[in-house]
Amino acid sequence: MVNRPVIGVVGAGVIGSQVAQTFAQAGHPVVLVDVHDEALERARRSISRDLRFHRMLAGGSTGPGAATKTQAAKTPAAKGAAPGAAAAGNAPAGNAAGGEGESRAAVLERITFTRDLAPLAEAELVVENVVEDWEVKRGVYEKLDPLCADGCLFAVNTSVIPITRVAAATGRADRVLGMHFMNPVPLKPMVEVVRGHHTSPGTLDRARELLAGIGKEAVVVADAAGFVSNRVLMLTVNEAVFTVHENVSAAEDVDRLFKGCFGHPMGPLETADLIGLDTVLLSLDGLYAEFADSKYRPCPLLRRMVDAGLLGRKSGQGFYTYPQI
Ligand SMILES: NC(=O)c1ccc[n+]([C@@H]2O[C@H](COP(=O)([O-])OP(=O)(O)OC[C@H]3O[C@@H](n4cnc5c(N)ncnc54)[C@H](O)[C@@H]3O)[C@@H](O)[C@H]2O)c1
Repeated sequence: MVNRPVIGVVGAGVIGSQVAQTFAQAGHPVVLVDVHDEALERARRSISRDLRFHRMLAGGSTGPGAATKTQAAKTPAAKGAAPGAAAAGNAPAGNAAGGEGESRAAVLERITFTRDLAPLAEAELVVENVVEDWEVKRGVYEKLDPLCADGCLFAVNTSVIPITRVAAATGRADRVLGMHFMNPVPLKPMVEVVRGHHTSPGTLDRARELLAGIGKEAVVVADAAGFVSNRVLMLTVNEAVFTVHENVSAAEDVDRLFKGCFGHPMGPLETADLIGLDTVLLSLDGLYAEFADSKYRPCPLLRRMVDAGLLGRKSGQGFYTYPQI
């Protein structure tokens, strides 16, 4: 197998664990860092379960063409009839390495689960996926910058925080870019790549290459809060929550309309549950603060659900109910 560069992944939550899995499946040694042991243990369980699912579907392979993301069964949380089954993904990502028939253990062994940032000194790329809170993210970059090699690229996996702001917290603004991965990462063939004010063409070229190596196409956009995807998606999700809040529709009917009428594989409320309602709320708060535009004001029902701990798939309950692993 080709020697692939070490990838650092900081934040082992919903998306960070999937990013780590995807790079490891493509043959990269991965260092996955979180501040909480429980998050690291949950990430290991979730990656292991997902790889086992791949093997079942692919007749033993965790390699190219085997990628799929386990979809936990769900039931409506409160009102109405069960929605149709969600098909979250698009085409499977074709991983460039990882090996047909490679064992689940071999992929898992490539990932170092740790609370220690020090091994990131070996990384060529660090993908940062900590909670969508600017103060928390800033603290992480202040530690990463002196620790990582000069040539190391920092990829910010954020929903709405401007990349230029993150870059300014480092001494390597030309080597900082946005890599907005889509959930579920192993399934999605595309990544929204964000060019910060100082991001160099060489950084973008290398990012494109590394993404191509894990079977992902990069679409490069300029830097603005929410970029393209979340600027549009978060408004849609928020308005969908308002229709439930105002008793215009039950959640499952909102989702059925988007699937049946527009051909979307998932409705906006299923998507919100998949992302995490806390992350959706932080994203809307971020867009509201950034643009000072009332169209981004979060629906009170969304805030109440987050206050109540109803975060979607990750907590077992959101607009729908999910069995916990
Ligand atoms: N959930 C999605 O579908 C999705 C998609 C694309 C991008 N994002 C973005 O990715 C980031 C993470 O989102 P998530 O949904 O995985 O959140 P999450 O809440 O599931 O996970 C965040 C993780 O960061 C860890 N963390 C917090 N502070 C840390 C620190 N100082 N060092 C290391 N780890 C730390 C937490 O322990 C937690 O495990 C956010 O910026 C979010 O906007 C999320």
